[in-house]
Amino acid sequence: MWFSDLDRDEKISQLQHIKQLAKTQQWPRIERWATSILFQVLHTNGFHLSAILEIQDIIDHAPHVQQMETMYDYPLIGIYMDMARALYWLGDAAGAFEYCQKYTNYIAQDLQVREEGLTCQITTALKQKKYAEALSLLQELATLANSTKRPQSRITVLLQTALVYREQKNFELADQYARQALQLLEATPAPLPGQYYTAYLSLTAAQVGLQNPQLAQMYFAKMQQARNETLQGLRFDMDALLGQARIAWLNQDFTTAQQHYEALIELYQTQRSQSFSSAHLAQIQQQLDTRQLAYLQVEAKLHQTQSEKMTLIAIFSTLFAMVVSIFLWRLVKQKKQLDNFARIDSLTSVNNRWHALELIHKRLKAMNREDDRVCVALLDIDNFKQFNDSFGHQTGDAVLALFAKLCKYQFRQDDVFGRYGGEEFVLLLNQSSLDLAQTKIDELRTIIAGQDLREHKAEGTLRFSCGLVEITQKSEVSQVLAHCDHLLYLAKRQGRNQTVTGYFGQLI
Ligand SMILES: Nc1nc2c(ncn2[C@@H]2O[C@H](COP(=O)(O)OP(=O)(O)OP(=O)(O)O)[C@@H](O)[C@H]2O)c(=O)[nH]1
Repeated sequence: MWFSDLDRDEKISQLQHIKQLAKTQQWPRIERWATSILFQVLHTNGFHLSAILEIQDIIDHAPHVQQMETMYDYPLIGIYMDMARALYWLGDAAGAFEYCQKYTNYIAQDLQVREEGLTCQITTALKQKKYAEALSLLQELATLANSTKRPQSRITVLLQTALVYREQKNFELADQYARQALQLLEATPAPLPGQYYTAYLSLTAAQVGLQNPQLAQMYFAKMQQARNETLQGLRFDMDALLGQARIAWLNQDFTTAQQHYEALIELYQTQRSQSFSSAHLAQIQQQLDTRQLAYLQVEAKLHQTQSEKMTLIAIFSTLFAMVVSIFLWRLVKQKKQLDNFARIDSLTSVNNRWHALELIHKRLKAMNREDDRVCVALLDIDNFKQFNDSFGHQTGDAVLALFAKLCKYQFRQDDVFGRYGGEEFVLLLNQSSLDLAQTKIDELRTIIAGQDLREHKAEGTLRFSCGLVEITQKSEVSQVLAHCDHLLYLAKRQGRNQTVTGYFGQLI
């Protein structure tokens, strides 16, 4: 079973299991890694309080970092932003603001971090209706954007300005600023994730405020188109339902509006009840501090009254005002770095075994067209032990890293290459026949054999053996690899430095 195939609850329980195991074995990095992914799954699915409890477990021994770029862990600064996001969604904007502030000031010299922190502070100040504070923070953000001169920063400023005006119900100005953001976005080759979505969300909300259903509908459609695979989860579903409800209301289609509101209330209640119940009750009782207890009391009260429905509708108007800014941090930074941590082999900087196999598994599962074909190979460095024995383990490491680097450059973006273990590597060549794959591997063989190893404090010629198969139908990765392994064994037995090929599905 593959992690990506698991359903939500199974994912959560597997991750909790890994976390627990890592804790008992005293593997702190793995424990933090599992916690970080666990946070993400819990938070995306609306289990905010559970998410907080998970990170509280590790907050005391979370490492400090001085530079975001060197972050390969789940450090305190990442935890600050995650706490802010979860508290915000629990409705504790004041608590969220505190964590945004800690984030802003954590690495003073990193302007991008400051920018993200300020964005977070503005959003949480607005939620508390502290408009003067939000405006002064906006000023600070604008000054920062002028100094960095990054168009993405300028876009963030425009989007935050639109948000400030929208919250103050000045829809004309909100519309103007969101339009400017959109213009700049269209001229920017690499906008931040979520910026298009936020711009269209702002424009939709502004047009709803200006009572203009046609334009609102048009922007709403674009906002939905801008939702890519990273903008998924309850909060975005709620944005969509609220947008539809508001537009239907403007069109005086009250029945549809009511249906959307009801669906929204259901979703909202699910997420509120999930945020404090679920499988965590026992844990919650042990770990609650007074602040969390206060949440529970508020939640319980909310659930009691029927008149709650009206309250909820009122709450939604602020929910809709939410921007993705808080979300950006993980997307831009932590997602990249933590994913790397989980996916990249630290010695060779190529995909690790699990990630490579997961990618290959997905590709093999997706084989469906008649002419679809891929090749999978196992590559094993020949007589690698000699490098270690003659020049030491460190030199062996350097040779391994060199081998991986040369392979990585040789293959295309949509191919998959990863370290299978030790001095063995796994490869998938996308849309490739056996002949083409053979040619590529021969070219690689020439390049690798031509390397001067003296630069790496070693001597000799780097060679490898390879077992290569072509696949034309949906297949199980384990069976494909067993076939490759057998061919690799033949290549070694026949004298090494060669590729032995086969067609998957034919008798070995
Ligand atoms: N330096 C270093 N060596 C490693 C690493 N992983 C595995 N090895 C070494 O790779 C060597 C593999 O040896 P063998 O399995 O005998 O294979 P080989 O010497 O490559 O011989 P053939 O595969 O038969 O051509 C062992 O000495 C391992 O210690 C690593 O991460 N770093």
